[in-house]
Amino acid sequence: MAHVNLIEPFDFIIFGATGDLTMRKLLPAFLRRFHAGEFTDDARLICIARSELTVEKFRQQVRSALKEFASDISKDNATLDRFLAILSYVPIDATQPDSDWGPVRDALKDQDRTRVFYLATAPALYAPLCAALAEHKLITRQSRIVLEKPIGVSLKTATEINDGVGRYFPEESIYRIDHYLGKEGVQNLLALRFANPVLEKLWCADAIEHVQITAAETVGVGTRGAYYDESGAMRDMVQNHLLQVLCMVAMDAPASLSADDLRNEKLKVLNALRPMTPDMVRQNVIRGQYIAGRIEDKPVPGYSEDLGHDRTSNTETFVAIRTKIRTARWGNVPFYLRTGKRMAAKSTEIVLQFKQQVWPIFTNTPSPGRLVIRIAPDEGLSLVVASKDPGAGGFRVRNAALNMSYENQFTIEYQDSYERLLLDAVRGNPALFIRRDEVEASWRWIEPILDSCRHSLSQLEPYPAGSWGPASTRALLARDGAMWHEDMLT
Ligand SMILES: NC(=O)C1=CN([C@@H]2O[C@H](COP(=O)(O)OP(=O)(O)OC[C@H]3O[C@@H](n4cnc5c(N)ncnc54)[C@H](OP(=O)(O)O)[C@@H]3O)[C@@H](O)[C@H]2O)C=CC1
Ligand SMILES: O=C1O[C@H](COP(=O)(O)O)[C@@H](O)[C@H](O)[C@H]1O
Repeated sequence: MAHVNLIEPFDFIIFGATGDLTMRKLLPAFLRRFHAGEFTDDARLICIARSELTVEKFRQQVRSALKEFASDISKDNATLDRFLAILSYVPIDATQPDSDWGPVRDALKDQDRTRVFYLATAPALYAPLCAALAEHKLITRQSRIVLEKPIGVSLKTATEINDGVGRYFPEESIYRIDHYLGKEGVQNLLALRFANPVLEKLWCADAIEHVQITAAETVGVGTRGAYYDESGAMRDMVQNHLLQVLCMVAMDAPASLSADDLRNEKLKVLNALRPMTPDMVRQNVIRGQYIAGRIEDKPVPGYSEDLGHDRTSNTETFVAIRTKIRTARWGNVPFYLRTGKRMAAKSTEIVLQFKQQVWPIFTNTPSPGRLVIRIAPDEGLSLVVASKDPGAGGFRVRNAALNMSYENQFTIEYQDSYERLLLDAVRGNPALFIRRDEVEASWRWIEPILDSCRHSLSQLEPYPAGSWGPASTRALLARDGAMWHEDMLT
């Protein structure tokens, strides 16, 4: 049984409690940690949304969501019932001044408890919600606020949100969540790099030819079409998740694992990203949109059909970007970022492609080795190295992989990154959350790309569902003499 650190009783207030994120991710994550014994029945989860529901009706909805999204653990009916008893529900329209906040005030009588407000609503509500919390005197010294992504849709809107929330909460109490930072494989980058001097010595332009960061999904936009069509892959995935992973891959060693030391190093990477002029966007950014195709041998509709619109949309469901990081460590090394919906496989991974040997002495030369860091599925590592082909008959060299899978090697403690992050917010550990200046630096780099795309400098290319994106994605790497991981033989 994994060791658990019991958390003191706390109050956790979720705004947006009837929404997709709460039902699919937040409450299943809480149930798992409750089941693991990380907190007890004294904790309170106060759930808020506009829908006029009784607490019984709300708990019924949660029960069926948990049966679906935590199907293993919710079989334990006794634990499930105890967990549901911790939940209360208050119907409030957070934007209406005449809403009755009385039940929330009553539920939050204990001023000394840790209090976490979690905003799982549209980001436009973040600042008004904070103002309402202040007006109703609900913000205590023990209060923190968690903000879901996206923080804005541009630098300007992100700054407005940060200012709006910052009026009521000090920066150290603001937890901007990026669930990719809660993934084991992403955190393991710290251990892999900074606890293995041998790897860290190779982690630079001297040894690395290029770096690929991929977050490919087989799912489409599902029920989130209205949000997604406004957002697109660039805002939904690149501005936050991919750039955070890039920071963890490219940053220098922090002085310590403290939140600010980590964030300072990540910020340096964001500030060192080569800015994109419109010309560079044309040459280094591919945008695609899925059309009908097949996934796991079943036909799936295209993006327009998924949206149910009769108009065409100019929103990208796929992005590939070639960029560089202007630091002594990385010099001229290309970083390729790629994400898309309805792709050939669910695969979140980082590939560090090593350089070719300078003076080949063998009659055959396999492609240079690489390190593959699998974040999902099947978290683990593969180090591809050249090896002598065993047996007689000449000296031939071929690649072979050293594999490590987390599942075989360790007991995995957190199944979903929200499990760790929610409880980090309760414990007051902000290391895996994003600081204001990081969010704004990300927008500063992305915005010129979005502007150029809006002016159609990067055309939207169709790709069949179930593929690896538009055909031109290969050419983006081919011009550096490189290829995407799935095209490599071994
Ligand atoms: N879903 C996901 O997978 C992810 C979502 N996010 C982010 O999380 C946030 C929520 O997303 P998601 O759950 O998908 O969105 P949904 O649209 O499914 O849910 C929004 C929630 O907000 C509530 N709400 C809306 N207006 C008000 C209001 N005026 N006062 C109080 N409650 C209100 C809605 O309930 P009601 O209608 O009953 O009021 C509902 O519970 C967004 O910022 C999104 O970008 C981030 C990563 C992934
Ligand atoms: O934040 C988001 O992430 C998911 C992908 O997350 P993953 O953990 O399954 O890789 C993505 O589907 C969603 O569109 C986006 O908002």
